[in-house]
Amino acid sequence: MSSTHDFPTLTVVSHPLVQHKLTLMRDKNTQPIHFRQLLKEIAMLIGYEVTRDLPLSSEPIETPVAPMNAPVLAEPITIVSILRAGLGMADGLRELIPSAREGHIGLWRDPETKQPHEYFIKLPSEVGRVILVDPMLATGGSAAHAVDVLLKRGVAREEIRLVTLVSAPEGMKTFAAAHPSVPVYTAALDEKLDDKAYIVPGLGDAGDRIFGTL
Ligand SMILES: O=P(O)(O)OC[C@H]1O[C@H](OP(=O)(O)OP(=O)(O)O)[C@H](O)[C@@H]1O
Ligand SMILES: O=c1cc[nH]c(=O)[nH]1
Ligand SMILES: [Mg+2]
Repeated sequence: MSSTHDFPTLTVVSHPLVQHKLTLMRDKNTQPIHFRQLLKEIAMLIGYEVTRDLPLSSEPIETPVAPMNAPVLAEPITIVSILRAGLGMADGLRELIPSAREGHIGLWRDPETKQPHEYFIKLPSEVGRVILVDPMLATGGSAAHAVDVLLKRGVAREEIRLVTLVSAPEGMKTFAAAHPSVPVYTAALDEKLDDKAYIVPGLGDAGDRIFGTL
Protein backbone atom coordinates (compact mmCIF):
# COMPACT_ATOMS: atom_id res chain seq x y z
CA MET A 1 0.00 0.00 0.00
CA SER A 2 1.22 3.53 -0.62
CA SER A 3 0.31 6.99 0.59
CA THR A 4 2.76 9.19 -1.39
CA HIS A 5 0.03 11.50 -2.66
CA ASP A 6 -2.05 14.44 -1.50
CA PHE A 7 -5.17 12.55 -0.43
CA PRO A 8 -5.36 11.36 3.17
CA THR A 9 -8.45 9.21 2.54
CA LEU A 10 -6.92 7.42 -0.48
CA THR A 11 -5.11 4.08 -0.29
CA VAL A 12 -3.27 3.02 -3.45
CA VAL A 13 -2.85 -0.75 -3.41
CA SER A 14 0.64 -1.03 -4.89
CA HIS A 15 0.98 -4.82 -4.55
CA PRO A 16 3.04 -6.12 -7.51
CA LEU A 17 0.32 -8.55 -8.64
CA VAL A 18 -2.24 -5.72 -8.71
CA GLN A 19 0.11 -3.50 -10.69
CA HIS A 20 1.02 -6.26 -13.17
CA LYS A 21 -2.62 -7.16 -13.79
CA LEU A 22 -3.57 -3.49 -14.18
CA THR A 23 -0.90 -3.08 -16.87
CA LEU A 24 -2.48 -5.98 -18.79
CA MET A 25 -5.89 -4.29 -18.45
CA ARG A 26 -4.61 -0.94 -19.67
CA ASP A 27 -3.23 -2.50 -22.88
CA LYS A 28 -5.65 -1.61 -25.68
CA ASN A 29 -5.17 -5.05 -27.23
CA THR A 30 -6.57 -6.86 -24.18
CA GLN A 31 -9.94 -8.34 -25.14
CA PRO A 32 -13.10 -8.32 -22.95
CA ILE A 33 -12.72 -11.96 -21.83
CA HIS A 34 -9.29 -11.23 -20.34
CA PHE A 35 -10.22 -7.71 -19.20
CA ARG A 36 -13.11 -9.11 -17.13
CA GLN A 37 -10.98 -11.87 -15.60
CA LEU A 38 -8.21 -9.42 -14.64
CA LEU A 39 -10.71 -6.97 -13.13
CA LYS A 40 -12.19 -9.76 -11.05
CA GLU A 41 -8.73 -10.84 -9.83
CA ILE A 42 -7.69 -7.28 -8.94
CA ALA A 43 -10.99 -6.70 -7.12
CA MET A 44 -10.24 -9.74 -4.97
CA LEU A 45 -6.74 -8.49 -4.19
CA ILE A 46 -7.93 -4.96 -3.32
CA GLY A 47 -10.83 -6.53 -1.43
CA TYR A 48 -8.31 -8.18 0.88
CA GLU A 49 -7.07 -4.72 1.92
CA VAL A 50 -10.52 -3.15 2.13
CA THR A 51 -11.77 -5.86 4.47
CA ARG A 52 -8.62 -6.01 6.62
CA ASP A 53 -10.22 -4.39 9.69
CA LEU A 54 -13.74 -5.82 9.53
CA PRO A 55 -15.02 -6.59 13.02
CA LEU A 56 -15.23 -10.21 14.13
CA SER A 57 -17.43 -11.91 16.69
CA SER A 58 -17.22 -15.52 17.80
CA GLU A 59 -19.52 -18.49 17.39
CA PRO A 60 -19.42 -21.84 19.11
CA ILE A 61 -18.60 -24.66 16.67
CA GLU A 62 -17.27 -28.18 16.95
CA THR A 63 -14.23 -29.24 14.98
CA PRO A 64 -13.75 -33.00 14.50
CA VAL A 65 -11.44 -32.79 17.53
CA ALA A 66 -12.95 -30.32 20.02
CA PRO A 67 -15.52 -27.58 20.60
CA MET A 68 -14.28 -24.02 20.22
CA ASN A 69 -15.44 -20.43 19.95
CA ALA A 70 -14.41 -19.48 16.41
CA PRO A 71 -14.23 -16.05 14.71
CA VAL A 72 -16.87 -15.04 12.16
CA LEU A 73 -17.66 -11.72 10.46
CA ALA A 74 -19.68 -9.72 12.97
CA GLU A 75 -21.77 -7.61 10.60
CA PRO A 76 -23.55 -8.00 7.28
CA ILE A 77 -21.77 -6.54 4.26
CA THR A 78 -23.36 -5.17 1.11
CA ILE A 79 -21.47 -4.86 -2.16
CA VAL A 80 -22.97 -1.99 -4.17
CA SER A 81 -22.05 -1.80 -7.86
CA ILE A 82 -22.31 1.41 -9.84
CA LEU A 83 -23.67 0.14 -13.17
CA ARG A 84 -22.45 -0.93 -15.53
CA ALA A 85 -18.73 -1.13 -14.93
CA GLY A 86 -18.98 -1.77 -11.19
CA LEU A 87 -20.39 -5.22 -11.99
CA GLY A 88 -16.94 -6.30 -13.13
CA MET A 89 -15.47 -5.53 -9.70
CA ALA A 90 -18.41 -7.02 -7.80
CA ASP A 91 -17.59 -10.36 -9.48
CA GLY A 92 -14.33 -10.49 -7.52
CA LEU A 93 -15.67 -9.21 -4.21
CA ARG A 94 -18.57 -11.67 -4.34
CA GLU A 95 -16.09 -14.56 -4.48
CA LEU A 96 -14.21 -13.10 -1.53
CA ILE A 97 -17.34 -12.45 0.59
CA PRO A 98 -19.97 -14.96 -0.58
CA SER A 99 -22.28 -14.00 2.29
CA ALA A 100 -22.49 -10.38 1.11
CA ARG A 101 -25.75 -8.91 -0.11
CA GLU A 102 -25.67 -6.86 -3.28
CA GLY A 103 -27.11 -3.57 -4.38
CA HIS A 104 -27.03 -1.69 -7.69
CA ILE A 105 -26.99 1.99 -8.56
CA GLY A 106 -27.35 2.66 -12.28
CA LEU A 107 -25.59 5.82 -13.42
CA TRP A 108 -24.85 7.04 -16.90
CA ARG A 109 -22.40 9.89 -17.47
CA ASP A 110 -23.63 12.40 -20.03
CA PRO A 111 -20.76 12.87 -22.54
CA GLU A 112 -21.55 16.59 -22.96
CA THR A 113 -22.12 17.76 -19.38
CA LYS A 114 -20.06 14.95 -17.73
CA GLN A 115 -22.83 14.81 -15.11
CA PRO A 116 -24.15 11.44 -13.85
CA HIS A 117 -27.77 10.50 -14.57
CA GLU A 118 -29.50 8.00 -12.35
CA TYR A 119 -31.53 5.25 -14.08
CA PHE A 120 -31.78 2.40 -11.57
CA ILE A 121 -31.53 1.84 -7.83
CA LYS A 122 -32.04 -1.45 -6.02
CA LEU A 123 -30.64 -1.92 -2.53
CA PRO A 124 -31.28 -4.55 0.14
CA SER A 125 -33.69 -3.39 2.86
CA GLU A 126 -30.92 -3.76 5.45
CA VAL A 127 -27.67 -2.51 4.03
CA GLY A 128 -25.12 -2.50 6.90
CA ARG A 129 -21.52 -1.95 5.83
CA VAL A 130 -21.13 -1.00 2.18
CA ILE A 131 -18.31 -1.65 -0.25
CA LEU A 132 -19.17 0.61 -3.19
CA VAL A 133 -17.46 -0.40 -6.43
CA ASP A 134 -16.77 1.36 -9.72
CA PRO A 135 -13.50 0.86 -11.63
CA MET A 136 -13.21 4.48 -12.81
CA LEU A 137 -13.07 7.62 -10.65
CA ALA A 138 -12.79 10.28 -13.36
CA THR A 139 -14.51 13.60 -12.48
CA GLY A 140 -15.74 11.91 -9.29
CA GLY A 141 -19.34 12.89 -10.03
CA SER A 142 -20.68 9.34 -10.31
CA ALA A 143 -19.07 8.04 -7.12
CA ALA A 144 -20.07 11.14 -5.14
CA HIS A 145 -23.65 10.79 -6.41
CA ALA A 146 -23.75 7.09 -5.48
CA VAL A 147 -22.67 7.91 -1.92
CA ASP A 148 -25.44 10.54 -1.77
CA VAL A 149 -27.93 7.81 -2.78
CA LEU A 150 -26.66 5.55 0.01
CA LEU A 151 -26.83 8.33 2.60
CA LYS A 152 -30.42 9.15 1.57
CA ARG A 153 -31.26 5.47 2.14
CA GLY A 154 -30.00 5.78 5.71
CA VAL A 155 -26.55 4.21 5.36
CA ALA A 156 -24.15 5.74 7.90
CA ARG A 157 -21.21 7.63 6.36
CA GLU A 158 -18.71 5.67 8.39
CA GLU A 159 -20.06 2.38 6.97
CA ILE A 160 -19.13 3.23 3.36
CA ARG A 161 -15.90 2.44 1.51
CA LEU A 162 -15.29 3.14 -2.17
CA VAL A 163 -13.21 0.78 -4.30
CA THR A 164 -11.98 1.89 -7.70
CA LEU A 165 -9.40 0.59 -10.13
CA VAL A 166 -8.03 3.79 -11.69
CA SER A 167 -8.53 7.24 -10.20
CA ALA A 168 -7.85 10.72 -11.52
CA PRO A 169 -6.55 13.42 -9.15
CA GLU A 170 -9.43 15.69 -10.23
CA GLY A 171 -12.00 13.04 -9.32
CA MET A 172 -10.33 12.19 -6.04
CA LYS A 173 -10.32 15.88 -5.09
CA THR A 174 -14.03 16.25 -5.90
CA PHE A 175 -14.96 13.03 -4.13
CA ALA A 176 -12.95 13.84 -0.99
CA ALA A 177 -14.49 17.32 -0.86
CA ALA A 178 -18.01 15.85 -1.07
CA HIS A 179 -17.38 12.89 1.25
CA PRO A 180 -14.27 13.54 3.32
CA SER A 181 -14.89 10.65 5.70
CA VAL A 182 -15.32 7.94 3.04
CA PRO A 183 -12.10 5.94 2.49
CA VAL A 184 -11.15 5.22 -1.12
CA TYR A 185 -9.09 2.22 -2.27
CA THR A 186 -7.62 2.18 -5.77
CA ALA A 187 -4.94 0.43 -7.82
CA ALA A 188 -3.64 3.60 -9.46
CA LEU A 189 -3.77 7.37 -9.14
CA ASP A 190 -3.26 8.44 -12.75
CA GLU A 191 -2.01 11.71 -14.20
CA LYS A 192 -5.07 13.73 -15.24
CA LEU A 193 -8.31 13.89 -17.24
CA ASP A 194 -8.40 14.67 -20.95
CA ASP A 195 -10.85 17.15 -22.53
CA LYS A 196 -13.54 14.43 -22.66
CA ALA A 197 -13.01 13.71 -18.96
CA TYR A 198 -11.37 10.36 -19.69
CA ILE A 199 -8.54 9.32 -17.39
CA VAL A 200 -5.00 9.67 -18.85
CA PRO A 201 -3.34 7.21 -19.33
CA GLY A 202 -6.31 5.26 -17.93
CA LEU A 203 -7.68 2.27 -19.79
CA GLY A 204 -10.48 3.76 -21.88
CA ASP A 205 -14.15 3.20 -21.16
CA ALA A 206 -14.29 0.46 -18.55
CA GLY A 207 -17.92 -0.47 -19.22
CA ASP A 208 -17.30 -0.81 -22.94
CA ARG A 209 -14.18 -2.90 -22.38
CA ILE A 210 -15.95 -5.24 -19.92
CA PHE A 211 -19.04 -5.77 -22.07
CA GLY A 212 -17.52 -5.44 -25.55
CA THR A 213 -19.71 -2.45 -26.46
CA LEU A 214 -16.90 -0.40 -28.02
O1 LIG B 1 -16.09 9.98 -12.28
P1 LIG B 1 -17.03 10.22 -13.42
O2 LIG B 1 -16.60 11.37 -14.28
O3 LIG B 1 -18.44 10.33 -12.99
O4 LIG B 1 -16.88 9.01 -14.42
C1 LIG B 1 -16.81 7.71 -14.02
C2 LIG B 1 -18.02 6.95 -14.44
O5 LIG B 1 -18.02 6.80 -15.87
C3 LIG B 1 -18.12 5.42 -16.19
O6 LIG B 1 -19.43 5.02 -16.33
P2 LIG B 1 -20.27 5.30 -17.68
O7 LIG B 1 -21.05 6.56 -17.56
O8 LIG B 1 -19.35 5.19 -18.85
O9 LIG B 1 -21.32 4.13 -17.65
P3 LIG B 1 -21.08 2.57 -17.94
O10 LIG B 1 -20.42 2.00 -16.71
O11 LIG B 1 -22.45 2.07 -18.18
O12 LIG B 1 -20.20 2.46 -19.15
C4 LIG B 1 -17.48 4.75 -14.99
O13 LIG B 1 -17.79 3.40 -14.88
C5 LIG B 1 -17.96 5.58 -13.84
O14 LIG B 1 -19.24 5.19 -13.37
O1 LIG C 1 -11.52 7.17 -18.32
C1 LIG C 1 -12.73 6.96 -18.07
C2 LIG C 1 -13.60 7.97 -17.62
C3 LIG C 1 -14.90 7.67 -17.37
N1 LIG C 1 -15.34 6.41 -17.58
C4 LIG C 1 -14.51 5.43 -18.01
O2 LIG C 1 -14.94 4.29 -18.18
N2 LIG C 1 -13.24 5.74 -18.27
MG1 LIG D 1 -18.86 3.58 -19.72
